[in-house]
Parts: sequence; C-alpha cells; structure tokens
Amino acid sequence: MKAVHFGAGNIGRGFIGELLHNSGFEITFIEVDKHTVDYINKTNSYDVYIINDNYRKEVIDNVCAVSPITDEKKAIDAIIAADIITTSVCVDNLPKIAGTLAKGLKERLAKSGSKVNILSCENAFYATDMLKKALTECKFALTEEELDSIGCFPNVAVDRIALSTEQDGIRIPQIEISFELVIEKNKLKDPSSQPIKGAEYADNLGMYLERKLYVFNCGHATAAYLGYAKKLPTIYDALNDKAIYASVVAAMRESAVMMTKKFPFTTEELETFIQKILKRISLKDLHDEVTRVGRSPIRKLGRKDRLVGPAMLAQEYALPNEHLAAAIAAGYHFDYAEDEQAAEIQNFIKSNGIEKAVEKYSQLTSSDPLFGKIVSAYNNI
Ligand SMILES: NC(=O)c1ccc[n+]([C@@H]2O[C@H](COP(=O)([O-])OP(=O)(O)OC[C@H]3O[C@@H](n4cnc5c(N)ncnc54)[C@H](O)[C@@H]3O)[C@@H](O)[C@H]2O)c1
Ligand SMILES: O=P(O)(O)OC[C@@H](O)[C@@H](O)[C@H](O)[C@H](O)CO
Repeated sequence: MKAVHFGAGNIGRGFIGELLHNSGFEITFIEVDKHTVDYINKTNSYDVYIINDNYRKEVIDNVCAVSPITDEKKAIDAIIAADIITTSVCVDNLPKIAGTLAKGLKERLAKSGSKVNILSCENAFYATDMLKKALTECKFALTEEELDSIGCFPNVAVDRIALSTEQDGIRIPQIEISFELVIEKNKLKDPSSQPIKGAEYADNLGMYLERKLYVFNCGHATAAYLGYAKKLPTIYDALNDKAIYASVVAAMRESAVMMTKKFPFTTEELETFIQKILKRISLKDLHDEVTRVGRSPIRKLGRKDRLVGPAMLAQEYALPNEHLAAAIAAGYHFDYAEDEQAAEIQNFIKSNGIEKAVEKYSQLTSSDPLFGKIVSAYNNI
C-alpha cells in the first residue's frame, strides 16, 4: 500500500508518518525543504525519538521524499499511485499544496484511477474541507463533481506533541508517547475500513475537534502567550509560574463549561481531560518553547480559532470569558520578531492601534462585549 504525505515536519514524520508506516504503507513525502528531502532519501528511512519512553528510537523505513518545486512530476506520479493522501503543512499552506495535488488528481481521474482518501491532519476546524475548497480555487482547479469522483475527504482531529532537535542541520522529530487521531468515519471511501491503525473512527468528529482545539490548544496558547509576556522560555517554565498556571486552568475551564452546554460532555469528563492535558504539556523533558506554541498568531487569534472561538461561544451562552479575553490580549502582545505573523500584527498595532487590530485579526466589532474585554486586558498588561 502506498501513501503520500505533504509536509515532512514534526507531525508529518513524527506522528502521521509513524502511524502510516505502522499500518503497512510505503510513504512518499512531498516536502519543500531540500535538506529534509535529501536526508530521507539518503537511507529511505528516518529516525524518531519518543521523549517519555526514555528517548526510545524508532526507525521509519520504506519512505522516500520529493520536492514539489524541483521534482513535481515524481510528486504527481506518487499521487496517481497513492492509496491514501495526508497532509500536515499548516493550514496557512494548504492553498500552496493545492496546485500539485490538483494536477495529480486530474491525471488520476483522466487515467480512470480509483477514489482515494485525502485527509488534512492540521490543527484547525475541518482542515480537509479547507483543502478541498483550495482544490476548487487553485490554478489547476477541479470541480466539486470531479473531486467527488476521485477523492473522499474525511476531516481529522490530530493530537500529539511533536517537536524536534537539530542534528547536522536536519530536524529530527521527538514525540510524546500519547496520541489521538480521530477520523470522520462516514466520509471515508469505505466507512467500515480503518486504513490507519491506532486512529479512532468517529461519526461525531465536531465534538472531538472542538475539545482538542478549544480546550487543549486553548490552554496551550494561553500558557504560551502569558509565558512569553513574562519572558519565560518554555511551556514548562510558564506552567511553573503559579499565576500563569491558575490563568491557564481558568481559561480551559471557561471553554469547558461552554462545551458542556453545546455537546454531551459532562463537567467531570472535561475536568479529567484538562488535568490530563496539563500533565502532558507540563512535562519538563519536552522543552517546548513558548514561541513554537504561540507561533502564527494571525491564525491563532482568528475568530474561529482556539481563543476567540471559545470566548465567543461562551459569550453566546452568557457564560464568563474573562480569562479567555486576557489570553487573547496577551496574544496581541506576542512580539516575537522571528515570527512573520507576530511582526505583522505588531506593525499593524503601531500604525492603527489595538482596537483596529482586534477588528481585523479577530473579526470582532466594538458591539461584541468580548471586544471591550480584550482591549482593556491588553491595556492593562
Ligand atoms: N507539532 C505538534 O505538536 C502538532 C500537533 C498537532 C497538530 N499539529 C499540526 O500539524 C501541522 C504541522 O505542524 P508541525 O509542527 O509539524 O510543523 P512543521 O513546521 O514542523 O512541519 C511542516 C512541514 O511542512 C512543510 N511545508 C510547508 N509548506 C509546504 C508546501 N507548500 N509543500 C510541502 N511541504 C510544505 C515544511 O517545510 C515543514 O517541513 C500544523 O497544522 C499543526 O498545527 C502540530
Ligand atoms: O500547531 P499549532 O501552531 O496549531 O499549535 C501549537 C501547539 O499548541 C500544538 O502544536 C500542540 O502541540 C498540538 O496540537 C498537540 O496535539
């Protein structure tokens, strides 16, 4: 069985690649970074280390990598032959991979190829739907009908802390032992099949996606932005600060209370989930930098993302959201110059002020009560 995976980064190699390999797939990574492509092709394998299993090394073999820039023909051939196609390039990059994927799917369709499962393993709501939309809008666009006759598009909730260390200029994935990959069952080519071993197959993906993004990633981002504001380097350091720890728990709980109104989760279940996540993210050996967890703040401060999303839902249910508002405000102070999105927000704030920034990046207006809470928390930091 053959798999194509776009993006040989931390999650690509460290999580999805590992699961695909353990499910019996030969994997072709489509990756823009030349060093990573050369590293994988040198031995047709790569190493992964499992942090909280005494840095146990796993060797993932039967893999190769191609660059969509210098070797697009090979990438297209791999797409034509694939039994499954997955991505983990970051949602902002989905429009950038759409061209190559569209070309491959078009040729596959022209050759009367079989339907293939296509899954976007990104931290976002319904990332596979976003990829499908990008495929209808890119230069080599396919129509909805063409896409439905060549692909099946299940959405995915993806959870594993995947980091890396650098060895000779190559990022080597280091992952935690726990993971959860939940796949939208009814959208699979064969809903009774389980193509990726170790994944869960669910009918009600929405509640898992929301719990992942609005509780886990919500708390993670809160720790990152509050930690950054206090010049603390890692999530471990941030959570060791009593005031930050209390704010992170409070923000996660504001989100969890809202979720008990929206989904059949009980308060006890979500509290257990919160405690489990806190334990995972505060593991000392992770050395997970606040700048990684806070990365791409334009995406993270967006209306539907991990902080504004639950804060707006809490507002709709007339529930408290002050801690979420404070986390969003801290996100607007994230001025890490190496992060392009952070630099853009800071320049915008300098020229236009915080109110206009909250309107632009979080898509809120002054008539939303949350708007005023964010602005006043921002001015108080
Ligand atoms: N790292 C984690 O703990 C984690 C956990 C769950 C979900 N995620 C999600 O997984 C996705 C990837 O995150 P990551 O941490 O692995 O990031 P990463 O930066 O380590 O990996 C992304 C990879 O995609 C490649 N890439 C970018 N644009 C590309 C393109 N146009 N074509 C081909 N390759 C391209 C990059 O070169 C990089 O190797 C994100 O959506 C993230 O939110 C990450
Ligand atoms: O990947 P991002 O930028 O959406 O979010 C940063 C972290 O919160 C994230 O990568 C977590 O480590 C991951 O979602 C754990 O499953």
